[in-house]
Amino acid sequence: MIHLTDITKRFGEGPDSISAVDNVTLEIADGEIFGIIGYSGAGKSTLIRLLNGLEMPTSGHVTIGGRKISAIKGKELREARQKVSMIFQHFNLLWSRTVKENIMFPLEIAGVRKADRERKAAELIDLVGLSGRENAYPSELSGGQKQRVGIARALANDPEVLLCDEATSALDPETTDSILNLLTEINERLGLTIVLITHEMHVIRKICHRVAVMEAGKVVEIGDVLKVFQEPQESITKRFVSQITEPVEAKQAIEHLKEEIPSGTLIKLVFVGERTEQPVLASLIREFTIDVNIVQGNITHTHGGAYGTLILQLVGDAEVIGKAIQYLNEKDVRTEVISNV
Ligand SMILES: Nc1ncnc2c1ncn2[C@@H]1O[C@H](COP(=O)(O)OP(=O)(O)OP(=O)(O)O)[C@@H](O)[C@H]1O
Repeated sequence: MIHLTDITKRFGEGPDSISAVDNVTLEIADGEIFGIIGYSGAGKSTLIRLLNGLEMPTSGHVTIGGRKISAIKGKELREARQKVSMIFQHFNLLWSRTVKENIMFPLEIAGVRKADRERKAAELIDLVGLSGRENAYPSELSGGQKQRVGIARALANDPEVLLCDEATSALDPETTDSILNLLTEINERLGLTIVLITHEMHVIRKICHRVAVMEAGKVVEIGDVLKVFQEPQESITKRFVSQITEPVEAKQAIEHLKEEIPSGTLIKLVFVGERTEQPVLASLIREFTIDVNIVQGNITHTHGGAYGTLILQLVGDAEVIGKAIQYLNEKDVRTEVISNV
């Protein structure tokens, strides 16, 4: 439904110009939750603004639902934009209007009759879980509630695509999860395509079907979320994945172990699907005369399934350790040697 073909967006002229988006081609399917992750300056905001026609590409084209967003203007562009809504990190609500009035605002602009505006707003208030708060002002709401108003307002014109620009970055972890659950529910109930940009892998893990990793204006990696978590290819992707699979405490534990027991081999095991439940570790200890220290264990649930990681320190004869690693590989557990002393 969304096609980006050879999109480049340059700001400025001559040698000082910046390619904020550099030759990006990608497709996003109908009903998909598609995440774009990257560090600050990677080009995510520019890319998302190209999807709703707020920016026009320097070259290439953007097609949404058969309409070439990058080639239309005026009334046609305004109509196309109504099918692509957006929510923002800082909510962008009208502070002098109540919850209900904020939600009705885009309908007012679209010239919808008052009775229909009221009916639609009531439906949306119910959908986003704000019943009882319709007459509150934004200043009387929590961050999560404000974003619920933002979502309801974005849905007022029955869009086909919802763009989320760091929509949970200003929220605490618990509220983030409740908003991500709401977005998943909306995607499933309304079949809405959702494109989100974020710098947090947690957001990608929790709700996205596929992810694109951006660096310096380019998409450097793209794939199903579970696959990208299991086998990240690029070093930037590995860094993002480790935000979740190797928390800071694990890195500290590894450093501590290296100092305390400077011999041995540190390995990371990756288990997928049913293998997360097999007693591989027990049989490893039974079969081989080595000491096994557990440094960190973690099971990550993604939209496409679960996978587990386990970091172990193996201490003993180098040859036996080699055989133990081979044994794990034969059991279909992916192993990666982190350090070998
Ligand atoms: N209107 C503009 N004029 C000039 N340069 C711009 C403009 N918008 C973005 N840029 C530049 O394009 C590059 C990509 O910016 P962009 O905001 O798209 O990245 P981002 O990944 O969204 O980062 P952030 O999360 O910090 O917004 C940056 O170098 C930025 O300075």
